[in-house]
Amino acid sequence: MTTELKPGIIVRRLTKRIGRKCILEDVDFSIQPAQIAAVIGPNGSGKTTLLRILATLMRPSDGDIRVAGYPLPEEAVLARTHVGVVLHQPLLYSDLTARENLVFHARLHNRENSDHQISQLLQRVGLAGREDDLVRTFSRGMQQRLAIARAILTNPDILLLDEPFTGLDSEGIVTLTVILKQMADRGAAILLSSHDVPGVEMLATRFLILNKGKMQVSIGKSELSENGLLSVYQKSFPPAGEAQ
Ligand SMILES: Nc1ncnc2c1ncn2[C@@H]1O[C@H](COP(=O)(O)OP(=O)(O)OP(=O)(O)O)[C@@H](O)[C@H]1O
Repeated sequence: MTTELKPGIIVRRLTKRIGRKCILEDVDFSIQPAQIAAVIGPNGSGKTTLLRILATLMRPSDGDIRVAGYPLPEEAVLARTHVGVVLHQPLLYSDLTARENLVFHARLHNRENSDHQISQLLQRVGLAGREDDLVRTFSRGMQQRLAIARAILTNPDILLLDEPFTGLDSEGIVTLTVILKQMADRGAAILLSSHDVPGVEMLATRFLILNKGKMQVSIGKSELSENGLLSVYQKSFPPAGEAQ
């Protein structure tokens, strides 16, 4: 009997230097297929840099990194075809409609999605009725919803999301939560960053705490004490004036 093993994300000794500054240092973790992991940490701890490297938008300085089985940076082009990304900036084409943005993205990935599929996807992210409106007429939250639709359009094996709940209303938060759980159920390996510690505790099953570019904690949901993730986080970052 053969068991299909999908690779997910494997990161060993990832280091990123920009100039003389070390942004990430010897970061180690892995995310299995069908797992949702959250990276948390204070402003400037390196979350965005980590996600950008995994999304092949930035080169690592050192380390052994595999995304969907492809080593980075060597096989970045192939890795990219397996990855869906939501970044801080939605990076949409503002003079195209929502539908045209998705059609364009699908073509970049050599996909042809039917009008019906695109309508269904836009409906799924709560943009029914706005399919043929120009993106420049969209609110921040609507643009975020469209960026989420674009990220899942090709049904990627890997999803990388930088603070994806920012700008969403409470219905949008529920919608995204459902989408992420469905994607994980279908086998996607998901990594998202957030500042909402209680929020990610409900969603994810592995938590990575970054502190000044170092992986301070990597803990599974089942390993958390009854005090939960917030107490682990607070121990990592005691308020100023309190002893570590
Ligand atoms: N292009 C760059 N040149 C120099 N330093 C950079 C560059 N990009 C990021 N940094 C530095 O790297 C560190 C990590 O930044 P990063 O954006 O990854 O943090 P973050 O955890 O995502 O922060 P936030 O929670 O504020 O979004 C910061 O000190 C930042 O100043």
